[in-house]
Amino acid sequence: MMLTASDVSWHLGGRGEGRRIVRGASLGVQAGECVGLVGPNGCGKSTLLRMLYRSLAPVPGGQVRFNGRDIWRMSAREFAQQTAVLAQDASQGFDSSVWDTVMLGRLPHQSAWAKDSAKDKALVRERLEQVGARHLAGQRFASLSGGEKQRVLLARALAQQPQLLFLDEPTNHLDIRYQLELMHLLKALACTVVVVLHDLNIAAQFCDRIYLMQEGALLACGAPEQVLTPQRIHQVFGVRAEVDVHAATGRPRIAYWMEQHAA
Ligand SMILES: Nc1ncnc2c1ncn2[C@@H]1O[C@H](COP(=O)(O)OP(=O)(O)OP(=O)(O)O)[C@@H](O)[C@H]1O
Repeated sequence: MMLTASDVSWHLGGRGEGRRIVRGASLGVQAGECVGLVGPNGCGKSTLLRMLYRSLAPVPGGQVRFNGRDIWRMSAREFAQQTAVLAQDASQGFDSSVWDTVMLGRLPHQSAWAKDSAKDKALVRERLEQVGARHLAGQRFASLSGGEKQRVLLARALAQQPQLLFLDEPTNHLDIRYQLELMHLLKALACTVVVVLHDLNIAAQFCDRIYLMQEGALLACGAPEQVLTPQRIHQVFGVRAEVDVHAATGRPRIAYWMEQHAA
């Protein structure tokens, strides 16, 4: 396993009676997999993901290991040389050009005061190209649309050359074409992916395995067709669902509706 989480929790208010946001979650991610994390609003997906990418320490306990090592025994730099993050609403606070924003992805690999190398520049160009944002290189990041920002931040994460990429709702702000392009790009990368997704059809089409979360706990794990059943979707999201196999993709296709709107 490349990444494992063992019994990780995050209780608001610490060790006492605080609210239990994530409750004893255990999971594993193998090299090369695209693993999805799905569940209703507020169930704890982002909090769990933050514990996986070393932004939040488990409280009161639990352990996350990357390639066998406790992530909190690695330095932030060492962790960032091997993993990258596209966080939810990460687009605040950059007042630089698109080029410089993407170049930030090279930081963990550069020594202090070193100038950007030819390799750094080539990588930034290539990553901007990959996400369809090469033409934006000279613009201020702050002036971009939500979807353009999302693509540039993905280019920054890819410029880090991560073995493992964490993404929190990466298809937010993207039109349907870019949603699909981004997911195809993620699949084409020689990179392991852990991704929080709201769109169950995107998760079903692109993820090798899915973890389904409810009220802070991981309820189910498996291939999309095993996890995203009408019964589970009803149990967790409170909506009716029908699942069939999409003729073009061969992957599960889900239609949902509210009960009172049924014929
Ligand atoms: N630092 C914090 N302080 C207070 N409450 C928090 C904190 N972090 C998370 N929470 C609460 O924990 C719950 C889970 O939040 P989290 O963002 O992990 O959920 P999520 O499943 O990612 O939600 P969404 O799908 O809406 O993005 C929410 O009710 C949130 O308000």
